[in-house]
Amino acid sequence: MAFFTHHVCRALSSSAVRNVVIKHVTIIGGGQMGAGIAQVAASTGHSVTLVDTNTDILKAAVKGIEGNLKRMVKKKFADKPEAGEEFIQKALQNVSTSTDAGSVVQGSDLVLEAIVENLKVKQDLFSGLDKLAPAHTIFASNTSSLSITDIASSTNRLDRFGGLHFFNPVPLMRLVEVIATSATSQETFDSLMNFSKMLGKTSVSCKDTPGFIVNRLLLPYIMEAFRMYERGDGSKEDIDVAMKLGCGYPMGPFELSDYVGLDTMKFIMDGWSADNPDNPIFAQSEMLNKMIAEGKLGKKTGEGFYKYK
Ligand SMILES: C[C@H](O)CC(=O)SCCNC(=O)CCNC(=O)[C@H](O)C(C)(C)COP(=O)(O)OP(=O)(O)OC[C@H]1O[C@@H](n2cnc3c(N)ncnc32)[C@H](O)[C@@H]1OP(=O)(O)O
Ligand SMILES: NC(=O)c1ccc[n+]([C@@H]2O[C@H](COP(=O)([O-])OP(=O)(O)OC[C@H]3O[C@@H](n4cnc5c(N)ncnc54)[C@H](O)[C@@H]3O)[C@@H](O)[C@H]2O)c1
Repeated sequence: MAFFTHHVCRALSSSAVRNVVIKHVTIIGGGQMGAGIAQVAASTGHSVTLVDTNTDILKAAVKGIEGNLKRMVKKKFADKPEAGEEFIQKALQNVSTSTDAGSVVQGSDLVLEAIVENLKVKQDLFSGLDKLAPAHTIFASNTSSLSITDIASSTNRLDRFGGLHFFNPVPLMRLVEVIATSATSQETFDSLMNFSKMLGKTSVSCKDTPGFIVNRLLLPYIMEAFRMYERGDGSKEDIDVAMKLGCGYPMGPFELSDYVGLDTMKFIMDGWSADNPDNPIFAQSEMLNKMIAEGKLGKKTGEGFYKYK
């Protein structure tokens, strides 16, 4: 797939269903992103089923959501602790969990996936759910870098398929990228835009090009920081301080990579370098490969460029 060659004009679908008001959401993947999206959706009155193959991850996700809500409420309801407690309980009541996506999609207006960044795994998931979900259900992917068109091609609901790209940490980051393919219907796009608004986020409309807007600009910057460090032109600490104080970024490129997850960074870069082997912007980083082989995936494993234990 060549860079920037996806179809970009959005079709007004012939098989479009009415505008779907999204109330019931299935979120697949209970990791950092899935749990964050579940938290925000539940706190804004949506009923959410969070799905993962691993029950320990689901337990940790619900515990994490409760902890984050408590942190939030302390500030937001500082002088009304009872209202704060009620808010937490309401949000938690909106969340249920499951290890079987197929059994819960029946009641969903939206199925949003936040599983591993791998095309085949995402396609397999959606192709199975396509046969089980009701006709009106919209499917969406939170992929960082894969083509929404390619993921959607595993289903027969191309008009009801789009991208909803959130940012980490979801409860705090205010942006959602809404991605329409050439087959996404206007109704589906509008429903996804409305849903993002209901979550309290600001949305931007993106074409289905690799990395959409943010990652297409962010990843080359981070990879250039890796190369600068590998050449010995700056320490990682100095590069991080320089970008924070020189540009006002909240995190430097090494801190941010640890935060995102070095495995996710590599999945993104591997896909792009395979598609564009001659483009030096997407060249492999030996350092990144070595760290991943050593299990240093960043904050989530306790060590990446920095230590977190
Ligand atoms: C690769 C992908 O496809 C795309 C991406 O996601 S790229 C990554 C995008 N994300 C970024 O660039 C993040 C950059 N970093 C930041 O914006 C900031 O460092 C940050 C928002 C993560 C943390 O901000 P900072 O002020 O340093 O942290 P901290 O003091 O710990 O937290 C601020 C408040 O948020 C709260 N908070 C932190 N994490 C939270 C979470 N996950 N949920 C809820 N609340 C949270 C804290 O409790 C704190 O609240 P308080 O002020 O009431 O005490
Ligand atoms: N980490 C980020 O900063 C970030 C930001 C935006 C988008 N994304 C994208 O979101 C997705 C998830 O990223 P993450 O950082 O949350 O990953 P993560 O590793 O924290 O979580 C992924 C979860 O998916 C689960 N999973 C894997 N296959 C599954 C399947 N078939 N069914 C159900 N559950 C399954 C895993 O058990 C894991 O809990 C990726 O596509 C990533 O590119 C990540």
